[in-house]
Amino acid sequence: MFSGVSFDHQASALGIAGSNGSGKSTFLKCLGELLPPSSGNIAWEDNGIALNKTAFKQKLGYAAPYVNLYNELSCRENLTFISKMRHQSDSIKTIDLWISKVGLKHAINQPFGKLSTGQQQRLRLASALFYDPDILLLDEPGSNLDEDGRNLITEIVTAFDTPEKLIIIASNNPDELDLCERIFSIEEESFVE
Ligand SMILES: Nc1ncnc2c1ncn2[C@@H]1O[C@H](COP(=O)(O)OP(=O)(O)OP(=O)(O)O)[C@@H](O)[C@H]1O
Repeated sequence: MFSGVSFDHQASALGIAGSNGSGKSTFLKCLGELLPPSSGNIAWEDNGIALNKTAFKQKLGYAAPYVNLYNELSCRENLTFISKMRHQSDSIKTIDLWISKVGLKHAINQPFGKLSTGQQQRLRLASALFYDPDILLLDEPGSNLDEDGRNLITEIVTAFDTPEKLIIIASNNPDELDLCERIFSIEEESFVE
């Protein structure tokens, strides 16, 4: 696994590359504060001001195949539940818009557990994006997606890649890494030129 990784990154899309088992997901989990690093620390700043955990979580969107939604709840109910947990009042209109954006309008009232794996991945993307986060962490965003779904990833990354926002993608898919301005190799523990 990785050790001694140290770098600064500011706005623009960052890719985390590495072969299977190299530690991309583990690294992303550490960045997203889902997992504490066994040593060292990760500091998030906004305009030079340190972000505490609560402020960071408010700004964070995280989508990954291992982030589970509730099987029994419908697409709309899952997003409404997240909105409530975040103490936000995202309108049903915004929630429905994102469900449509990821191509699940027809499945809006279907339980998450009854969706196909690709449809579940689409809902995970919507669940990370509908509340307009400033920081987006995506782990293998194209997993199980068809061509239309992969185009959706390109659209999402392009729209998110602005000076005010930050997107980090862990992937071993060259097409996904090509969307990033900088690529950090977890195996080489350095940026790939
Ligand atoms: N919960 C865990 N407990 C113990 N070891 C783990 C755990 N999760 C992952 N690992 C180990 O950490 C290493 C890195 O796993 P990780 O999932 O971060 O790799 P990855 O680069 O994302 O792989 P992939 O491309 O296959 O998704 C692997 O050797 C894996 O076995």
